[in-house]
Amino acid sequence: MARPAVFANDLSLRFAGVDGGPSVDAVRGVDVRIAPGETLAIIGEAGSGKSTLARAIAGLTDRTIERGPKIVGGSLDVLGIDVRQLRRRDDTELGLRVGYVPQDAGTALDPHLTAGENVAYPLFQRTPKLDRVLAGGIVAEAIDAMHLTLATIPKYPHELSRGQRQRVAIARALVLDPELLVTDEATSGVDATVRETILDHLAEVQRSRGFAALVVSSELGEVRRLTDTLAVMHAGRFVGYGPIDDVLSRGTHRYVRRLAELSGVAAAL
Ligand SMILES: Nc1ncnc2c1ncn2[C@@H]1O[C@H](COP(=O)(O)OP(=O)(O)OP(=O)(O)O)[C@@H](O)[C@H]1O
Repeated sequence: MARPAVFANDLSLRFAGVDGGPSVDAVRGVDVRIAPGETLAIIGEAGSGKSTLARAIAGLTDRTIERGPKIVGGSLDVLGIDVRQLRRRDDTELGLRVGYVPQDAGTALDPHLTAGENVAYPLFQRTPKLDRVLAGGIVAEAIDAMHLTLATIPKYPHELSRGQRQRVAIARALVLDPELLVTDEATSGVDATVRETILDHLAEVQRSRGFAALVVSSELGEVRRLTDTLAVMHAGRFVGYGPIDDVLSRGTHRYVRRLAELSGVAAAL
């Protein structure tokens, strides 16, 4: 069996307290397994630990970023790399192999760079002397894969709509052909029709390139467009994991039951 793209075993993540305040146990003993080419969606209410888990899986921990979450229990292996052992040097390697679309990614684009320059940024980070014409071709392809017109390329982020900015951010995360894509509410704040288009483009690119993906979402309808494997998070723990309809019909936790009710799935019990 192929080695999983993501393998977490009994993983716990903690934020250190600020100014002597209490620490926060954001993720408590979760198990995750994502095979190459597979997509896992995580759903859960605000503050349940989804973003913290996504960041750690993208290799962003206290060892690699300021105020990152610390692995305080269990193990986390991403693309064969032990995330507990990351040093900045290794993080660069993981950073080049994992595409990460953080929450509000559109607003995280560099405002002083055009959309095209934002997308090209990781290319030049990997290969500083990359031929500019070659880079331009790769950027145009990445922009096109998200169904943005090429007229988007010379525009600055403030000249684009929120949905266009999100798509530029996704194009940037995909430009290095990652083996794993991690997205955190990639379509939040984007209106419903644009959101569906973005998700469909993402699903299409994922199918054609076959990378593994972890998708954080707060909407079941959105999740179903991308995958049929779901983890439900509540207060830092998983309270459901598996095929969406099994999770919803068999789950006993009240948050899972509520999700099932909202989505019209009846309990199998
Ligand atoms: N940098 C940080 N420092 C300290 N605590 C944090 C930090 N980031 C998140 N937390 C805390 O960790 C817990 C989990 O937060 P997290 O952002 O992972 O949840 P979430 O499920 O992604 O929520 P949302 O859907 O609102 O983004 C919360 O209690 C939150 O307050």
